[in-house]
Amino acid sequence: MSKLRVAVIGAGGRIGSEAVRAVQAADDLELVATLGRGDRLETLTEAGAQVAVELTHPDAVMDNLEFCVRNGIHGVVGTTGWTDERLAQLRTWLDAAPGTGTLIAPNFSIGAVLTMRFAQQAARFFESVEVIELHHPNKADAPSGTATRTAQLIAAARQEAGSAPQPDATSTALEGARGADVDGVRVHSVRLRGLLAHQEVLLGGAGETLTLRHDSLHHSSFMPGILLGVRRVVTVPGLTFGLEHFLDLD
Ligand SMILES: NC(=O)C1=CN([C@@H]2O[C@H](COP(=O)(O)OP(=O)(O)OC[C@H]3O[C@@H](n4cnc5c(N)ncnc54)[C@H](OP(=O)(O)O)[C@@H]3O)[C@@H](O)[C@H]2O)C=CC1
Ligand SMILES: O=C(O)C1=N[C@H](C(=O)O)C[C@H](O)C1
Repeated sequence: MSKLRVAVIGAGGRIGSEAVRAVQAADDLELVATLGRGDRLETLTEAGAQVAVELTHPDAVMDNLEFCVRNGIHGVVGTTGWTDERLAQLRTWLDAAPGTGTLIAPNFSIGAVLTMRFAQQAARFFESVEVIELHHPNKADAPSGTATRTAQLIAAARQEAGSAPQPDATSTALEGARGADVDGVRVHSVRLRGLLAHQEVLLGGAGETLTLRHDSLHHSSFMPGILLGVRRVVTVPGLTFGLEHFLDLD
């Protein structure tokens, strides 16, 4: 059987360099191109890439994906910074490229995907819920894509359950003291040397709390999810948001 031809964009970065090694080590995949900042995107078509793994920067991802989708190259995207507007734009490109698939995964690690799922399940049983994400200080953005997605899922679960607004009597505070408000869920971002990627979801009810914590201790934690995405995205046209759609979680 012929190997799937894979390119990595952002190949010199923290996660990109790990993805290069993971693709090279996979028997069913062939690494046909590695791109860094300033490299020509035409390299992807010249190399015959079928799937591009996109791990760059929120400022770069849209141009890279436009090129990929217009050229029928499937995308596996870990880069953050997704807004409704960006997703709508990507969908219009995909609508014009039937058969082409793009997976955007706010987090490729199984533990983080499960944390999101557990938080979603628990949210309606508690009065209060807040998210703390903790990352290395070279991270491009805040809050993390994972924390934003987690908060959105929590908010949707609470809305579906008819939960009351969260109790919070705070009337005056230094700006920022209560974190960011993502759909009514507070998200706090810590940037600390020594950390990689971590998240806590704190849930509180009368007389009890529940804390869900996930730690990515090495970029290897993201590799099984990236490889799964590469193998599956070629069979799923259109936009898939979240690795959970490629996992049998139920
Ligand atoms: N979904 C997930 O599971 C994960 C997602 N991420 C996300 O992935 C992204 C990258 O993270 P990280 O590896 O830590 O960041 P890095 O800064 O270490 O790596 C990004 C790489 O992309 C390169 N780059 C920037 N612009 C372009 C471009 N236009 N074309 C090609 N390459 C480009 C950079 O080059 P240069 O050094 O010259 O700027 C750099 O080598 C972030 O958005 C991060 O949040 C990270 C980990 C897990
Ligand atoms: O920049 C990182 O490192 C990470 N980015 C992703 C995010 O913003 O959620 C995934 C993970 O947290 C690592």
